Amino acid sequence: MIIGVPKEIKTHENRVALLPGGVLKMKRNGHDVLIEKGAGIGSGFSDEKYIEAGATIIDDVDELWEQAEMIMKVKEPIEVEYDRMQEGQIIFTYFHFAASRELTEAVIDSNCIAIAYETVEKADRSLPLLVPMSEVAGRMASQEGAKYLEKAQGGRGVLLGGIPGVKPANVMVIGGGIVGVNAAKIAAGMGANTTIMDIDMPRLRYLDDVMPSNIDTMFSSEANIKKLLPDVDMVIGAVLKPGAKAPHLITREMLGTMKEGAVLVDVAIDQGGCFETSKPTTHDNPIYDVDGIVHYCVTNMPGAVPFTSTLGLTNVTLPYAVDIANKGWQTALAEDEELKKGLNIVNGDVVYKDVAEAFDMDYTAIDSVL
Ligand SMILES: NC(=O)C1=CN([C@@H]2O[C@H](COP(=O)(O)OP(=O)(O)OC[C@H]3O[C@@H](n4cnc5c(N)ncnc54)[C@H](O)[C@@H]3O)[C@@H](O)[C@H]2O)C=CC1
Ligand SMILES: CC(=O)C(=O)O
Ligand SMILES: [Mg+2]
Repeated sequence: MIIGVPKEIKTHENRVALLPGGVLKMKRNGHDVLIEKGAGIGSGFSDEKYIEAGATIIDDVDELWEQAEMIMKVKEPIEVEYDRMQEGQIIFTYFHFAASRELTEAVIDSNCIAIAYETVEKADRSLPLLVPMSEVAGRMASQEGAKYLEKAQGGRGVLLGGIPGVKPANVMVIGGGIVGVNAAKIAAGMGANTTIMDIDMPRLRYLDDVMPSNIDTMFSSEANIKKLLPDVDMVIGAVLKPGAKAPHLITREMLGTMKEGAVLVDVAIDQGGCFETSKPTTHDNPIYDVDGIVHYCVTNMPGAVPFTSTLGLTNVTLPYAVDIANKGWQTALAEDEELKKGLNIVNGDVVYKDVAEAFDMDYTAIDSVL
């Protein structure tokens, strides 16, 4: 199979979907790899390293998309990439369809085979291709939130950990999955009083057992969120129902009960965001203000730390990509229930229920396309 790896073009997205080591692995399995010139530079991998591993460097991105039978990317295709997607071409990347009707329609129209990292799912319901990036984004969420709490950055001017004689900040983390736990660990590590909220009681019991003593758990309900909001300095949105649009757990009206200059970090923005007032932002211009509340809603947070994120991502994506390349997508998916859950759209049919539901589109059962 011919595998193509374009350079990421979303704002400040410096990750790359395949390492030189991944190229070597693909070559050993009999595949050819095309890398767009400079695709790995932002993560510390030169074109020469890819050439040494056996890749062909392609200068013209359109040529790369035309030749490749499987495109490996990091972020969802953005508008200039829509016309590059080809009928019958496998595209293996994060898509986050429920956040964008425009992207969903473009992928449907292209008749490509869209396998989404974020919905590959193990039998225990964990999301192996999302986990490492959620670890990064969770840890970054508290770091970024702490920064934007500084007065000069637009925040209230509160130090997360307080000091002797002065109370620490209060942090609310909604969603106790991978992002939530990592965000809470860093916030609590910096000394903040941290509350993790979730609707999954067994999860809350587990977190209550293993988390440090300055982290409390609380059941996530509208009433409980409203109760805590007037006292919090920072809220991290970290909920997920795989593939689906995120629910709005904090409304615009509720912002009025919060302290001026408090910070909302909506990590779930890639699935549409879990606060009513969230809209996607970029690393260039990460925050905006609504009713005196600072909003941070960057859709590709891990892109800011590519030296960590690219390694974390490619560690987990490569085995699945090799499997797809070796067997072809239909056999690879038919033989692997985990990977099968990654298929979202194929030949114009939406085969992931929550994506179809997000846009009131027709849903096609996945087994009818395998
Ligand atoms: N902005 C960015 O750069 C990045 C965003 N993300 C996104 O962060 C979000 C969270 O991802 P993960 O932590 O990996 O998911 P996860 O599946 O590990 O955790 C989600 C948690 O949300 C909980 N939940 C669902 N509905 C809830 C509600 N109403 N109230 C409270 N909790 C609720 C679930 O029970 C689960 O524990 C996803 O949308 C993911 O795509 C992940 C990485 C990077
Ligand atoms: C998961 C995701 O959206 C990211 O890594 O950018
Ligand atoms: Mg994202």
